[in-house]
Amino acid sequence: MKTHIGWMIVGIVSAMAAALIEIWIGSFIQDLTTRAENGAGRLVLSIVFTVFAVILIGVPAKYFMAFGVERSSALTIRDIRNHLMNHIGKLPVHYIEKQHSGDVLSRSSNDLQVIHQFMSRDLAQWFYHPMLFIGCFIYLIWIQWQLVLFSLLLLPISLLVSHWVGKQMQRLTEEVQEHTGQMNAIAQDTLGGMPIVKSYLLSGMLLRSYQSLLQLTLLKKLALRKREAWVDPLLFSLMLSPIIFAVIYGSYLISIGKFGAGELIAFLYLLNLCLEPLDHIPTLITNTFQMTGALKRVAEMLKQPAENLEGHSIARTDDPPVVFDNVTFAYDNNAPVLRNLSFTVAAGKTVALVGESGGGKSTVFKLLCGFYPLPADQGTIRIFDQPIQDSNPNELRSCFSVVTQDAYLFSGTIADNIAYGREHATMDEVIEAAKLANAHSFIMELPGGYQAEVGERGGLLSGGQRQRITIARAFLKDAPILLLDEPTSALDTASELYVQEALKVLMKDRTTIVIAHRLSTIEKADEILVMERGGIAEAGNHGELLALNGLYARSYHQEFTTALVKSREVVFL
Ligand SMILES: Nc1ncnc2c1ncn2[C@@H]1O[C@H](COP(=O)(O)OP(=O)(O)OP(=O)(O)O)[C@@H](O)[C@H]1O
Repeated sequence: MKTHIGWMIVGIVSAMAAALIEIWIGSFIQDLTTRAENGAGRLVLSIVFTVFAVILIGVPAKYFMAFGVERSSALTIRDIRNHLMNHIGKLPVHYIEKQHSGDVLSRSSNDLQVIHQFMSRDLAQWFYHPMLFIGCFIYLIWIQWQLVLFSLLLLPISLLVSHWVGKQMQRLTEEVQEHTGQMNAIAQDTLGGMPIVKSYLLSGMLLRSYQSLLQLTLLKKLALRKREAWVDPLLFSLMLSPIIFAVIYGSYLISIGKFGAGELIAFLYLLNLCLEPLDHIPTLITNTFQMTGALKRVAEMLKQPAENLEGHSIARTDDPPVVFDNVTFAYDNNAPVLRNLSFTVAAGKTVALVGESGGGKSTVFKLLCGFYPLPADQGTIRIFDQPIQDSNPNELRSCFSVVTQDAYLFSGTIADNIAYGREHATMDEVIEAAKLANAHSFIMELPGGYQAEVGERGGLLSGGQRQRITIARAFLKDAPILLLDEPTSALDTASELYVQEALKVLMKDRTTIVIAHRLSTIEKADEILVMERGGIAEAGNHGELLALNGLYARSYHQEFTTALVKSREVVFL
């Protein structure tokens, strides 16, 4: 906020000036009515002019109070949003993986919204209302302190009732919000999981849950409105009591000659002003608590240390592209996932990682990409014979092209999605990459061609089409090492053929590590590493491993008896 403090100061000073002017008008009213009472005509006229002049100053004060504060807070929130998004982009993968994406999104949207509302709506009020209250109160005491005491007789009761009712309303409002959140979650699940909802015939069940929540919300809302309907007039009467009491006691004081009618009018004006903050300050306190909660959540995220982008660069030498040397790795303080893992991938060769689910294959990729730091005493990973510990993560990642099972596409056009492979790629390069990835012909058949939108996460394209676009992206990146996480496992046989063809071209003469489940992928590898309990149980090509008659051969023969392997589908699940 420091950068935009100027406008905030203008807003706050204007807020205080606006409060002072409103109090000051009270003194004019008193002066004016008293003089009018005493028949001082000319002076009355001059005071009328002064009142108008003061009002004319009050209008710009209120304008700058609203505009100055809004300008400062809008600029500040823009900066925080920028800073937050920038920071989220720099957070390490190991932190992001532990967060719920909904929670991160809520911090960057809802929480910032709460902070913005506080800054633009409530911050200046914190200077305006207390100033108004204290100023009016002192002035009222100065005019007639007994009248102040008498008129405020019922005020504590009004405040207690309003506090009690406010609590009840807050509870009901929270319940309504909770049910609304649950209804939204059902609607989101129904839309997001529509194919599952339809195939498992879940729509009736989901609709019933939705309807019962809807009914509950309706009842709670009606209860809320019912309470409001009788509480509002009651509170209004209670809050009016000081004015009524002031009129009663003030008239009595006038009748005994201890008070003037002009003074009473000014007193009533100031009393009304004095009561106004009492109505607003509880809401201000609630909003401030809400804001501090939101601020804490945003600050928590901003305080997360960003990834250290410093470190040595990685030169592309003739040394083996990937070496794991005695690597042991555990997530958090859990049992190690990788145990003394050692292997070497020679340049231009394809190595397949196979093994049981949860055996640590994806962990090998995460370590290679530097998503999780490998402690110095837990072995070494070398890329082109340079240790990745202490390397610049961006330099490290520029050595790899990654193609995953889920073929992640970003919202935007097909051209955009391919071009993410390399900064400043030209359209010709994008088309060339698409041709190599066997994608050009299907892209040209789409309405819009390369400018066709892919939809949320590529939802407007088939699985095979999405995968060929991610392969085109990898072609464009042209990194020396390819990391494939069984890119065809989610595809049918027809789509698989296109993707396999594209991958064949991509893998040609390129160092590749592939996490493999399909026999067709495994057979083609130069070397197969069979992972067991975080280490390598067997290594060799398909023929060698069968001849070894060990774990791989057993698994192969076991699966071979099933229909799945007969159709050359899956060997290691
Ligand atoms: N971010 C994480 N935090 C904590 N534990 C994790 C994390 N990621 C994976 N694990 C654990 O590490 C182990 C190895 O997981 P990994 O994903 O590497 O296995 P995998 O061999 O790739 O499995 P699959 O073939 O099923 O994909 C599993 O027990 C998993 O629960």
